[in-house]
Amino acid sequence: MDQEKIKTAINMIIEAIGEDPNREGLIETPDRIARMYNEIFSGINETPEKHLSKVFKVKNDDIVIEKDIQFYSMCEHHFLPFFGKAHIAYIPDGKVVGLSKLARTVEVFAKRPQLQERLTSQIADSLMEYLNCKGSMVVIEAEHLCMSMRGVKKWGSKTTTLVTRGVFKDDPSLQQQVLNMISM
Ligand SMILES: Nc1nc2c(ncn2[C@@H]2O[C@H](COP(=O)(O)OP(=O)(O)OP(=O)(O)O)[C@@H](O)[C@H]2O)c(=O)[nH]1
Ligand SMILES: [Zn+2]
Repeated sequence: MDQEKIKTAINMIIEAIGEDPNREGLIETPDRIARMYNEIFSGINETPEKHLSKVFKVKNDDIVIEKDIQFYSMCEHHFLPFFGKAHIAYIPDGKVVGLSKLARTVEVFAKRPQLQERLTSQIADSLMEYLNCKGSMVVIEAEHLCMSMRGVKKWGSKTTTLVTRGVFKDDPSLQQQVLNMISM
C-alpha cells in the first residue's frame, strides 16, 4: 500500500473541506489515516488459502457451524464502515479446518472495500474451493453506517445476506437446520 500517496490525498481532503491541515489536531491525521488504511484494508492482496490449507482429517461428515463471528468492513460506495456478525456452516468431506481459520477467512474478505453480498459469497466460495467441503452456507447480519449516519439516516436497520453452495443449495431443510442453530 502506498502510504505516502494516502497521506497526500488526506491532506488534500482536509484542505478541500475548508480545514487547516497544519493545525495541531490535524497535523498528524494524514499519517494516522495512512496507518489505519494499512490495517483496515489489509485483506486486499490476501487470499484465505494459507488459512484453509491446514486441515485435520475426520471420518464424519456432520455439519460444523461457527456463529457470531464479529467483523468490521468498509462499504465500497462511501468508505464508511459496515459491521456485524458472520455465521458460517459447512459440511466437511473428510477434512475440517481449525475454527479460528473460519474467522481468519472472514477477516481476509472483510478488510477490503466491500459489498455485503460479495463478502458473503466470497466466504462461501472459498470454503468450497480450498476445503473441498460438500457444502457451505454463510449468513451475515450487518449495520451500514452509510444507511444510518448519512443519506437516508435509518439508524438501526440491519441487512441480512445468505449464500448457499454445494449440498446446501437445494436442501431447504438443511438450510433451516442451520438457521435454527444460528438463532439458538
Ligand atoms: N447492495 C448493497 N448496497 C450497498 C451496500 N453498502 C452500501 N450500499 C448502497 O449503495 C447505494 C449507493 O447508491 P448511490 O445512489 O450510488 O449513492 P448515494 O447517492 O450516496 O445513495 P444514498 O445512500 O441513497 O444517498 C446506496 O443505496 C447504499 O445503501 C452493500 O453492501 N450492498
Ligand atoms: Zn455505503
